[in-house]
Amino acid sequence: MNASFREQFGLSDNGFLPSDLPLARLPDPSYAPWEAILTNLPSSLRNNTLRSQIQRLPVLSVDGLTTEPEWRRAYLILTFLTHAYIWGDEPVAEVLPPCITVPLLAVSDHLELPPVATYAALNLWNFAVTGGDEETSTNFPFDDLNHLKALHTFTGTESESWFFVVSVAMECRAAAILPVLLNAVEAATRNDVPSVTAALRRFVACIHDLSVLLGRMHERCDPSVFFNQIRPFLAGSKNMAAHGLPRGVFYDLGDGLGEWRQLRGGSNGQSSLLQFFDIVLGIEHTSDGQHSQSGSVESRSTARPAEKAEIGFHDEVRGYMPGPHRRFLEYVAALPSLRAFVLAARGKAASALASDEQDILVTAFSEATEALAALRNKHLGIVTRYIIIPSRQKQAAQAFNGVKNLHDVRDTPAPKLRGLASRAACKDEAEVLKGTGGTELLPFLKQTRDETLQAGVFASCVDVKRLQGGVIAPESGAAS
Ligand code: HEM
Repeated sequence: MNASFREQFGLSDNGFLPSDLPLARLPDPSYAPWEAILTNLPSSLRNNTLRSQIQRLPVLSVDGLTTEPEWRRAYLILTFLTHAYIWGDEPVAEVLPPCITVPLLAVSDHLELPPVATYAALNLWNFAVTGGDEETSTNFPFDDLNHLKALHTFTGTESESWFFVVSVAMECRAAAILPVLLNAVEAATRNDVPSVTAALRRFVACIHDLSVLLGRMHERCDPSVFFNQIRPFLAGSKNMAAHGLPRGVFYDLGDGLGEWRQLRGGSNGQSSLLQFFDIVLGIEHTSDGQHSQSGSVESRSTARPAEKAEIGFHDEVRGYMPGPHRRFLEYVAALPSLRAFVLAARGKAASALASDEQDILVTAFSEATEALAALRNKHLGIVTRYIIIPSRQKQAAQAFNGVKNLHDVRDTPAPKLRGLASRAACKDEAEVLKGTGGTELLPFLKQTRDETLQAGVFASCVDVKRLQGGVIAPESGAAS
């Protein structure tokens, strides 16, 4: 990847992360009022003064933003203020005031992002490195989790900072595999089987590294804090009727102008990284995240077009990625996938032109999909621990004690519950747990995992269910 290619697609030596640390403050002093509110966000939310502070803000122009890091910083500030304003008090706010809406729409347009807190705002552009040497400007790399912290959080908790920066470390750790995989696609066009095989093996090693980082989520992110305090602030305005936003949020531009919008909330599902892996390998996902689908390839392939989801979750969330990253995925999607190459090689093997090289390639590809499916399975275990189990505990507590005694079942001091966490778990919520992005969680994530595994299954006699039992050990309650 040369410099102009990277620049064209908003990539860096750190992959989808910026090359340098994100700005911790906008240099133009006219933005001091925004910075001041963001600096004190957790305490203002705790003492319920946030909304009134925001209502007193002037409508600031975006003319003072000059560099890309400044536009990103402005986006981070305004989307944090947006979610804090909407979910930070009861009742939830259906109308976003012009002092946020006007600059936010301009900044979002510039970055080609929706006017809502996305993975870019919460993770990609929201971290700092601790413990570096200021004199020599030497910093720890962005994949050193022990030296990362989030620039901003809603709650001021270590759990929230850790939740954000685990993804930062994963993005950075995966950066080196991006050019390896792109070179493999190119090698495939030259029919260079050993190079493609070697790249797939490096990919497997990379996925194992990512899996170790993902497994560190438990070290400093408390599931109860995540579920009850952090997650409510990440919620969007789509499918949120039960939480006080039947029409979404009105983005008020003043002078009687404005628009109702329904947008997904912030989610790691908006990361370009796993989508990049899927596309290069040739793994396709079809769930829109709203229907419980069987996940069986047979049932999908026999479905009539009218029964298929109009737009899948993975396609939809590309609209929640920065414009250059979205275009990068489109660029890669237009290249032939490694799966197509492996299928062709397998065809040759079947027609008696078999070579050890081709067999080894097929095995390497299957191992790559197994590794990625195992990572997704580990993620399923995390979702179970951080969303499903706390949700069931909430329901059990409500059934037993009534809502007023809810806090008694937790070790942590009772914080104020908001939005997603504040309402009694209704029957629908119990049956169909939704993610912050509005997905029906477990069926969607299991289908995504199974599609990953299925892409590497070539022999018709191999049963995916059997593979799930062998290759993928269900993790901490993530049912297969
Ligand atoms: C406490 C930690 C985490 C929780 C509770 C969690 C929760 C979720 C939920 C609820 C979804 C469903 C989609 C949605 O509603 O938007 C999802 C999807 C997803 N998450 Fe996470 N997540 C966590 C950590 C991570 C991390 C660290 C990554 C790595 C970058 C990640 C990557 C993904 C991806 C790629 C998807 C889309 C589904 C797929 O392609 O497999 N998640 N996550």
